[in-house]
Amino acid sequence: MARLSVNINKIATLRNSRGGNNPDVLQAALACERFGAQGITVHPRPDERHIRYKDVFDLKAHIRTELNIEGNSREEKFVRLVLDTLPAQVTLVPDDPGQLTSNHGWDTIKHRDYLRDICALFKGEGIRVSIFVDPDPKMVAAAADTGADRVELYTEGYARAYHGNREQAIAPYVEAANEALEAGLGLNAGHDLDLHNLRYFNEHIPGLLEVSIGHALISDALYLGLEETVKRYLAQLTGGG
Ligand SMILES: CC(=O)[C@@H](O)[C@H](O)COP(=O)(O)O
Ligand SMILES: NCC(=O)COP(=O)(O)O
Repeated sequence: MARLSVNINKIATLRNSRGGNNPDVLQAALACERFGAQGITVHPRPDERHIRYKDVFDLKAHIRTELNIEGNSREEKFVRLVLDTLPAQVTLVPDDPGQLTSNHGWDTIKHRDYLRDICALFKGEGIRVSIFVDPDPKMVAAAADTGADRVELYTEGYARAYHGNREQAIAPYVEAANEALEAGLGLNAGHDLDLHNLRYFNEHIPGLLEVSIGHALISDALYLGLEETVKRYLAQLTGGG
């Protein structure tokens, strides 16, 4: 069964808008865990516009489920943060510093040597490494050659196309997932997954281990409350609800 890792970036966005500690990022993470989430994801960005580096230390010290830190390992500060906090998983995302949000996966062919080195560094510290990739079998196959444990499929394309033609939207992801399974890579997915498109994705992607969901989930919680929201997302993954 695919596990739900709640991305709490948007809790930090709200907190930072007023300069105090409301809402409290750590308390929100602990609440997600109480409501059944199996992991917490953060994606600290160099300008700390949402998750701050200090948040990551607090989270690592107190949460009981897996911490997944996403970000650009070309930033020295990010590498230091990961090595200092030792999360269960690091997800390598090739973002530029000023990017609004993630919008592409790694070119694992072009950057194979770099990715090999950085995977070895993190894996040497016992951290599971996942590489964020577009749903392209060639990128998945080359990711297997870097020593990574998993790939995370970038799902914005699926989410955008879902309402028009979901069979067509899911097709490249099924192909990429099969390639990952063949190559012996674990499979994660994320970006713009929501209560409409998650169940279908989960039901059609072979071997899906984890989804990380933030923007839609935290937005839904404004209407439904965090407990009900986490439960509804979990139900999409278990066939319930
Ligand atoms: C890698 C990925 O798809 C997510 O981490 C997403 O980029 C969230 O980051 P923001 O919350 O900064 O948009
Ligand atoms: N890795 C994807 C993630 O953590 C959350 O992305 P989104 O749900 O905020 O688009």
